[in-house]
Amino acid sequence: MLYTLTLNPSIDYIMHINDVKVGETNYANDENMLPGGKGVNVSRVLNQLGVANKALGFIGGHTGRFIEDWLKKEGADHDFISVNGDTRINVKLKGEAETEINGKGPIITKADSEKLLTRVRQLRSTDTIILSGSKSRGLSETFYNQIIDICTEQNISFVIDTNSKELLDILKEKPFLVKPNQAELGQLFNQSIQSKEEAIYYGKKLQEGGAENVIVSLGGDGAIFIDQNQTYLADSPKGKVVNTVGSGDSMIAGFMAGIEKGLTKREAFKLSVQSGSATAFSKDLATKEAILALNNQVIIERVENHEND
Ligand SMILES: Nc1ncnc2c1ncn2[C@@H]1O[C@H](COP(=O)(O)OP(=O)(O)OP(=O)(O)O)[C@@H](O)[C@H]1O
Ligand SMILES: O=P(O)(O)OC[C@@]1(O)O[C@H](CO)[C@@H](O)[C@@H]1O
Repeated sequence: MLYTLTLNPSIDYIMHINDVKVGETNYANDENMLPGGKGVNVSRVLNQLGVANKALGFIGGHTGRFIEDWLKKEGADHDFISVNGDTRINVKLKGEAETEINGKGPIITKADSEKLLTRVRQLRSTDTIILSGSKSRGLSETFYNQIIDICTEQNISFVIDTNSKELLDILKEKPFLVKPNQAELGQLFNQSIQSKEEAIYYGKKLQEGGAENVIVSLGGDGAIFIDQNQTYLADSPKGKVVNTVGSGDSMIAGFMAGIEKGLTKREAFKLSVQSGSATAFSKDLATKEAILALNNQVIIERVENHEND
């Protein structure tokens, strides 16, 4: 069974606006409110793809109820820990450029963080947990490490999507998948990555450091997949970009859905790119239909075979 963990979920308040003028009253052309937070997004896309999963994390107040109600309506399973304080609202301004203002979210007490660790201890060695997004206030800096220690002790497979440097340290615990985007990969190695060759070079370092599978997402330029044996490259399908929020999370969902369904890694990577782009072309996260509609538009090219390295 797959689990997602979102320590700091959100309502994503998406406002479409031509031009934001700082210091003035601006009016949106269109707006919508969606449940958000990286793990919540992964869960919703897994659900679209028909893969059983449960969303874990901390949720609070009327904003938290909005997320729970939405997931319930969609039939997405969840088991959040209720906390005092309101789940945050993240404002996403979609204009010429995309500007995001993410809230802080509630402060998590020691008692609630213990409840979550207890919940993770109940997972089994056949389970995989997808750890995504920033940590809430009140949690220790090493909270992900504490969860990963439980995973290691209990032989639970984990995926981690965090942009902090702690990722380099976590590699030795052998995450099943890591998915930095181009900028995040550069930040990990204090480099500015300018080409696919450079992205492959640094992506391989994550694989060599311990990650079983590495996807480097390159926005509109596609993505790279690296494991011990192969390096694959995919171009992004072409389409009208509506809202890229959650496209990286959709990629994780697509890859993990493919693995759960017994696809090859090459096919799972293809589904990952389809899922990311289908979300970029949608107002909300991608639906199954939108993902499958891109089936003929993603070509996977094998750029390296390192079986004999
Ligand atoms: N302009 C685009 N055109 C087509 N596909 C896109 C575009 N932007 C993003 N995508 C799709 O989404 C995937 C993830 O994009 P990106 O590299 O921006 O990830 P990310 O930064 O983790 O995303 P986010 O943080 O917005 O969820 C890409 O690999 C691609 O499949
Ligand atoms: O503040 P974090 O946890 O890093 O990111 C939160 C967030 O920006 O990530 C998702 C998109 O990936 C959004 O749904 C959400 O608002």
